[in-house]
Amino acid sequence: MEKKRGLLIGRMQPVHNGHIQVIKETLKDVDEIIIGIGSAQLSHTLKDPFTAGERVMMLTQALSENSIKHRHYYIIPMEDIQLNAVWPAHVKMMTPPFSKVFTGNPLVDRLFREEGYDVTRPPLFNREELSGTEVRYRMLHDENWESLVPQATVDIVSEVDGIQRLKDLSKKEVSDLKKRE
Ligand SMILES: Nc1ncnc2c1ncn2[C@@H]1O[C@H](COP(=O)(O)OP(=O)(O)OP(=O)(O)O)[C@@H](O)[C@H]1O
Ligand SMILES: NC(=O)c1ccc[n+]([C@@H]2O[C@H](COP(=O)(O)O)[C@@H](O)[C@H]2O)c1
Repeated sequence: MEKKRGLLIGRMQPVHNGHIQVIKETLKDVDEIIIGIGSAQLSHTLKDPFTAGERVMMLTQALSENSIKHRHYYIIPMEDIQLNAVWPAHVKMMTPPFSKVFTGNPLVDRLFREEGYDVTRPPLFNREELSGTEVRYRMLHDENWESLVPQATVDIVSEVDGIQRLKDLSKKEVSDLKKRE
């Protein structure tokens, strides 16, 4: 029987518990989920601190921690392109065939819907706390971020000295702003 595949794409800066929950939910609907690591070319900024490789590690280990089997997912880093209108074709070229798209991002929703895909907006879990923005804020301000992410993210952030990276980036961005004053 033909497999039903879905796409979920996100920057995952970093991987948090909301991502794991939504992956588990989508796997109730499809046989295989293609997880696109978005803006793969970006790293070392306050909004996008981690490299695509680091995000792949976080996700692979987090899925294993959650006993999600390899046969149920693909993890594919995706670089951004300048042309929104052809972006779905670019994504299609880089992934196994899929029929459904899961996204909370209105632009992603719009672009795939215009190409005729079945697009679903999965529910957001505990969005007050489970967002990359909140996790990065807490990392910078020495607040409890560890409870919002899988153990894999904690381990990899420690391995790559991620908290210090964010703090150094924050000093750099403040000093860049001061230069403009
Ligand atoms: N709390 C959540 N519950 C369910 N799904 C989520 C949650 N957070 C993110 N997602 C899903 O993951 C996709 C991509 O997430 P993304 O990496 O942009 O996370 P984010 O937390 O919104 O990041 P940021 O705050 O850095 O913009 C979203 O489109 C959404 O479908
Ligand atoms: N033209 C493009 O390259 C294009 C268009 C829409 C979304 N995207 C990417 O899709 C991802 C969507 O994820 P977020 O919901 O985390 O923003 C982002 O990495 C975003 O840059 C890229």
